[in-house]
Amino acid sequence: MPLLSFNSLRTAKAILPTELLAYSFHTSSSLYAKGALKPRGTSRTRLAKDLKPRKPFGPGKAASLDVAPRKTFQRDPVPHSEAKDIYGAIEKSREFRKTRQESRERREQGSWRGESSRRGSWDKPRDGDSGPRIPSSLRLSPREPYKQPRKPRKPAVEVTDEFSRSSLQTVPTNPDARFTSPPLMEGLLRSVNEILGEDAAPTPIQELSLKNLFSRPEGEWTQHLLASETGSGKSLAYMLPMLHDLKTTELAHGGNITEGTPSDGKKRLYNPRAIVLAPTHELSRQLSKTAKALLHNIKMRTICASDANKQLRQGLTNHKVSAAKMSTQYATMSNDTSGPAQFQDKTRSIDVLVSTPNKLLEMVRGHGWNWAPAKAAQEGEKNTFVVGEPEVGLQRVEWVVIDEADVMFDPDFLEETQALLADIAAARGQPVPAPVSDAATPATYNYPFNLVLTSATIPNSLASYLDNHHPNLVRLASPNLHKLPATLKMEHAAWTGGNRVADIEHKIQHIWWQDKQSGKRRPSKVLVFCNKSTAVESLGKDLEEKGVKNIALTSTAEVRKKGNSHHLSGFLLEPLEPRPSEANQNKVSSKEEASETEEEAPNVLITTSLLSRGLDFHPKINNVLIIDPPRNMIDFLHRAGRTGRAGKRGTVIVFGKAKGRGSEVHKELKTKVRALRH
Ligand SMILES: Nc1ncnc2c1ncn2[C@@H]1O[C@H](COP(=O)(O)OP(=O)(O)OP(=O)(O)O)[C@@H](O)[C@H]1O
Repeated sequence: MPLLSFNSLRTAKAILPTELLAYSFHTSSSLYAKGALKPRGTSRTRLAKDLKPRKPFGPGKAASLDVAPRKTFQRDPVPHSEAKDIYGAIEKSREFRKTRQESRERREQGSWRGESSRRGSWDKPRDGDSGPRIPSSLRLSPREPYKQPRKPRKPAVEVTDEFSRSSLQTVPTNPDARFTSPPLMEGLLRSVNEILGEDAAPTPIQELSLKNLFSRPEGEWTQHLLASETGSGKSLAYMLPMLHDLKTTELAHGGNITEGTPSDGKKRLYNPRAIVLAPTHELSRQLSKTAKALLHNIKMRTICASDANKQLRQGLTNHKVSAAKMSTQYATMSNDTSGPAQFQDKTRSIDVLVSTPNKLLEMVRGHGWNWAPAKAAQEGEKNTFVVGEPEVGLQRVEWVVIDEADVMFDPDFLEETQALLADIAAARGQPVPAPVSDAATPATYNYPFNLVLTSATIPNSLASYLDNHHPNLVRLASPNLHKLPATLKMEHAAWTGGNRVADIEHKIQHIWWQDKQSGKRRPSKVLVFCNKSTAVESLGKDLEEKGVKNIALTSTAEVRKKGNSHHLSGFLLEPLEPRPSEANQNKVSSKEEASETEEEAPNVLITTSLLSRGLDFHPKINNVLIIDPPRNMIDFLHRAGRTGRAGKRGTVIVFGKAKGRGSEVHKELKTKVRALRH
């Protein structure tokens, strides 16, 4: 036990011999260390003990500890004066509350202030009001309720600067609308039911066309634009009124409309009554097949004049094809439904001609028409180049459809499209002014035939072209124009940073693994879009090496030169192929399964935007992979629109960098894609 507590050390020092004091101190310290004693005293004194160097211990050496004199605790003086002020303030506030209460009571009793304030007449108290007047300088305007300051809104993503919706007419959709006869003629209705099924209902753009294009004023030519999202049935929207009108006119002429003679007096091989122009051979063939499927009940004829994708315009080769040879060529790919086509038989006429503008111009003006001047300049006086005989007469043309109008009026195609339209107008005896690019007032075109333009996207350039040159054009648009189809699912896939081919292969394998998990008996078809032909070719090769069979299709691919679309079979939907229902859209018929297994048909198609326009891909293409960032949102809409067509489901997977340099492009794309959703 310590003899003295540390607190009383100063007192003890005064009365005890030094040795005893030192001993007692030492004893108590060691006992503390052993934990036998609990430390006593304040923390301050304990701290002093720990910090002070211990004095050498031994007889004769007294511990002299300097302990700082303890300060007596002094409470801070109470700020009475301030406290008074505070109390005063409280008092004041009580008084204030009291006054306020009184004034409220007065107001409730209808005294001066309440009455007048309720009437909003603070300045002019009523007669008899006895309350004090408040000088106007002190009056406060009635307090505005507090509003949380609004966060400045993020500006909407400017995808709209690429598109135009100016003066487009839409129609509210009618769920009860059906294809009926009338307005459709019996035969056409039967064909529609064969293609789409008995219960098919018109899509919004078809509703618009049924309403507007069937009721054409007698003897007047009309101009229409049909604009609606991808896969919304624009082909039927223009074909039905066009074919109906052609057949009605034919019947009105006793079933025989003369071929007519062109102004130069020379007969032509083909004298179509309707022309459908499309930007690619593949689309031309598909549209021609659709027309064929619609026409076979009403016995009219159609032909696709889009022959092999020959490299005709690559050089000034002396490439001469006789008319007879060309006829044979066309015969092989004719869609004439009333028996095998015999185009050598010049008495037979056609009703609908589907073509690319280049090919048609060649047939209208003669093969090699565009080479002739250059060839003449090259050969001088010895010029032996002979332009081919024109084969298509335009004097009977009553309808012209320009599919994918935004492409056909863009600088790549504009010249040829305009030249064709002008040729048709001239052949029908009403020439239109030649286009002048820098004319002060743009020429307006009123053609002597019905003109229909269709597109899933209306870029501003097309809108202003139409404003300038086609002021009378009626613009019909579906409510979801410039939106992604609602059935389309968007996914963003990040490059892992290493081998991109491995990432793509992994994604494709994952899709097929999911197919297996969901019970599909065959892997689904996948469509891959790249920006450049070189990328298509190298990806095709790399995937092939990894065991993924594919078709890599570029504009110059050999298979395209065959003049048919067999290389796309299995990927494109044939017009009369039974449409799979939503429930079984991924199932395959046993026949299809057997045949495709035998062939081991590739399930991946790699291409550029070449195949992004208009082609009706099979609903079993559930996945579209967009490998390179699309050049603009118009391009994106068309690529994405190859799946999720006609209300079927589809997924678009966009690859991009998730972080680091270059990731902004993908982020921007993501934001823009979000703006295209419903
Ligand atoms: N009313 C309808 N009901 C169900 N399916 C339809 C209907 N009309 C058309 N279809 C089908 O929808 C698919 C897409 O049609 P189409 O190719 O005409 O679309 P589109 O609007 O021209 O597309 P894109 O803009 O891509 O060219 C076709 O398979 C067609 O048979």
